[in-house]
Order: sequence, then structure tokens, then C-alpha cells
Amino acid sequence: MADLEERVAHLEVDTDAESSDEEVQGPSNGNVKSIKETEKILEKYGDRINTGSLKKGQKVTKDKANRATVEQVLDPRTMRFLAKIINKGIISRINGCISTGKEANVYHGDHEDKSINDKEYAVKIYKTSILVFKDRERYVDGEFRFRNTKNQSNPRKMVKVWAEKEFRNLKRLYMGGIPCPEPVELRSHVLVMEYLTKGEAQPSPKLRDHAFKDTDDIVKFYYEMLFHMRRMFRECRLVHADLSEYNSIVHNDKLYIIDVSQSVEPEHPMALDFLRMDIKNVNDFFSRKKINVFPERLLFQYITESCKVLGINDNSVEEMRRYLDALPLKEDHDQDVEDEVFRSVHLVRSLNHLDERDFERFTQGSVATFNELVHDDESPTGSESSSSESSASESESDDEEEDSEDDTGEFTSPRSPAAPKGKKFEDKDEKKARKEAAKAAKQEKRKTKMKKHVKKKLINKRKTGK
Ligand SMILES: Nc1ncnc2c1ncn2[C@@H]1O[C@H](COP(=O)(O)OP(=O)(O)OP(=O)(O)O)[C@@H](O)[C@H]1O
Ligand SMILES: [Mg+2]
Repeated sequence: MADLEERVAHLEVDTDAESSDEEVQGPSNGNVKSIKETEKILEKYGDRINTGSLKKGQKVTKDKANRATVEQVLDPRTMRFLAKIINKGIISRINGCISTGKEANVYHGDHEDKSINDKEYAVKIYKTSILVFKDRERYVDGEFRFRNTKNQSNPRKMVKVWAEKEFRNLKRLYMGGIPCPEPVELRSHVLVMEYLTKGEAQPSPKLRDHAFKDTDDIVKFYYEMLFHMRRMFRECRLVHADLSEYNSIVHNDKLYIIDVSQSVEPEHPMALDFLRMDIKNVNDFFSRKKINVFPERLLFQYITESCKVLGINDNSVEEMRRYLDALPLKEDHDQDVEDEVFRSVHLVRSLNHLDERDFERFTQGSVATFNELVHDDESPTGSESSSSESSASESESDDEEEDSEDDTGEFTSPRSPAAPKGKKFEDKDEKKARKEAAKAAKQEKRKTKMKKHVKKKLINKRKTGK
């Protein structure tokens, strides 16, 4: 690990140097000096940069025509940052583009002289188009680490923050031992990282394009994905927030996580919503591969709960696997409804995050708190971790009545308060009377309880109404 720390520790984000540099030189203010400077850079590097799509075994072309395209694709500022990266000796050329996304383009870079450096790099260059920003704000707002990000409307500043977020998040994953491209260098909105390749400069496939050998192979990658999600949350304190088969790569038969620019810390106001969406996306992909997946609520608990609560040791993949093996799989579509309800619950982190407006609904048991939500009566830990946050449901449910839904369509917490200790000393008659009263209350409640088929219709209506 020391070697790992060394290799990553020196990676300090030196965007400050850039920003001053950028302020002085910024060609956007069109001063003559910077235009001349750009000319010089293009002169020197233009023919070593190929922005066309990367072909198998393609070498960089030297022709002038290529320079024209470079000028179109890479603006002068980007060229300047690229020149710095080349000057630093990390790469000596860009061989082609491996992906053009809505947020960024990813290029393949390496060193012509393999004796100097035989590594290959992915160079991710972020776009500054405003329209992408709308989408990004919600991932930066509420992030403690980026609380001082001012002028979010300034695309150049925002794109730098976005690239810095990805760089820092990648570092956390890399240090946390989660397979991901090693972060190498960040210059403003240009991020250099390890290139995951299957040879001949070709990128290793996304999970979506991986040719699974058999069902065991599919289950293996499903488990690996879940291990990574838990480790990201527990060790790296990150929720990916855009996890899917598009943002994971199968490299050397292992699952790698990429594209962590939007990842947030668990304290982010929407972290738990993002996590539930990640769980849904992962489950959707693997169920399309025809394997039984786990209920989303149980996965949410698996990813977020401490080792103590789950009774596992995170350092043992065996124990993490055994825990999952013991979880009940989703059998039928009924549980799709449960998943849908789980996802629609308005989730507050804990009672002290409860807004005034929610308090009313909480006392009626129609808002779940994070702890309550992930536990049910069966789980051994239910009483332990939620006693502090037990819901105020009016009566104890002795029998296995399934979670009921009140008329707001909200999910009422399945958790009933842990039986007070003193009960075992109460006398027989009193206990009998209490049970009678509880039964009567339950009958009463059952009359207004939403029938399963109605719940289903309600959910479907919501679905089609989308
Ligand atoms: N380090 C890498 N090694 C190999 N391939 C990579 C690497 N990083 C990214 N890629 C490839 O480039 C694609 C886009 O990368 P990424 O998802 O990080 O960018 P993006 O801006 O989110 O693009 P998109 O909008 O398409 O998701 C990935 O799906 C992957 O195929
Ligand atoms: Mg992506």
C-alpha cells in the first residue's frame, strides 16, 4: 500500500497554478500574445495530436490536414494545457479519440519512445458547453468539499471543478483499493489517467459490451459490482451517482469503476437518492442478463450498514460473498412493487434532519428515516439500530402483517417500536387486554388499508403516468 500511497500522494491538484496562468494568458480575452502563443503550440504539437477516432493499431498521422481538425476540436486553452502535459514528458502524442460523450471526449495518449515511458493513458477533456451544466449543478451544490465553488454559471470555472471532482474521487477509489484507472495528472479540465486496454491500443470493453461466458460469470460480475458499491460507500465515503454498465469496464477479467465526476459524499442531500438509483440501474442490467437479483432495500442495507450491524468483515471477500449468498433473491414481480415503493420513499437521514413539514407525517408513520428504512422486523439488528429512531406507528404488529401504505401512497415504515423491556413482567390479564386492544386496532386499520392490487395499480399508474 505504501507504494500505492507514494504513487498517488504526489498527485496534488495544482489547479491554482493553472488558474493564475489561465487568468493572465486566457486567449478568451483574445489578446494578441495568446493567439501567437497558440500558433506556436500548434506549430510544435499540432501534428502529434490526432483527434480522429482511434483505429486498431493506428499511428499518429503527420499530415497538415490533421492540424486543421485539431484546431477545430481543441480550443486554444485546451491546447495549452495539453502542451504542458506533453512538456512534462507524461505523453508525447495523442493517437485518437476513444469516446465522444455529452460531458467529455476521451483520447488515447502515449509516448513515441517506449524506452522513456511504455505506459498508455486515457486523456479525458471536459466540454464547457453550458447546456451540460444544468445537469451538473445538483451534484456540486451541497457537496461540502466544493462549498466555496462560486460563479457556477462561469463554464470555464465549473468545468475545472468538475474535472477536479473526478480526479479527487478517482484518487479516493484508487487509495480505497477499488479497481479503477490510476489518476495521473490534472491540468484544469484535462485529466490524464491509466488507460484500460485489451491490447493494440484498443480500450477494454464496458460491462455492457462484455461477452459473459455463462451464468456464473454474470453472477461473478454482479457480486463484484455490489462489493465495489459497498466499499465505495463505506471506505471511500462516495456514492457513484451514475453507476451503470456504461460506467464500468471489464479489464483483465476484473470489474473497474470509471466516470466518477458526479460522485458525491454520503452527506450530500441527495446521496441516498443517487444510491437508490445506482442500485436500480445495476439490478436492471443484471436482471436483463436473466439472473435473479436481490431486493433493492436489502442491497441498500448491504451497501450502507456497518460491518458490525451486518456481522461481516469487509476485508474478507469470502464473508462479503457469504452475506450476499444468504440474502433472499427477488422471486416475482410483486417485489418489483416493493422496490418501486422503496425508491419512492421520501428519505431523511435521521430524525434531526426531519423538516417541520415532515414531522406531522413522521408521527403518522408515513416518512421513513434512513435507519428504519433499511431494517425490517426480521433483521437481527432492527431493534438495535432503530430503537433510537423507532417509528411512531400506533400499534405493535405482532403478526406478519406486510408493510401497509397509508393514503398518501407513502411507504409506512415496517418497523414497529421495539417491545418495551418491562412488558415481560406485566400480569396475564393486562397482557391479554393489551393484545385484544391491539387486535381490534389492527382490524380497524385493515379496513382502511390499501389492498395489494390497488397498490399495484397505483404504482403502475405512476409508472405509465411518467
Ligand atoms: N481509463 C480508461 N481506459 C479505457 N477506456 C476509458 C477510460 N476512461 C473512459 N474510457 C472509455 O470512454 C468512455 C467515456 O468515458 P466516461 O464515461 O468517463 O466519460 P463521459 O463524459 O461520462 O462519457 P459519457 O457521457 O459517454 O458517459 C467510457 O465508457 C469508456 O468506454
Ligand atoms: Mg460516462
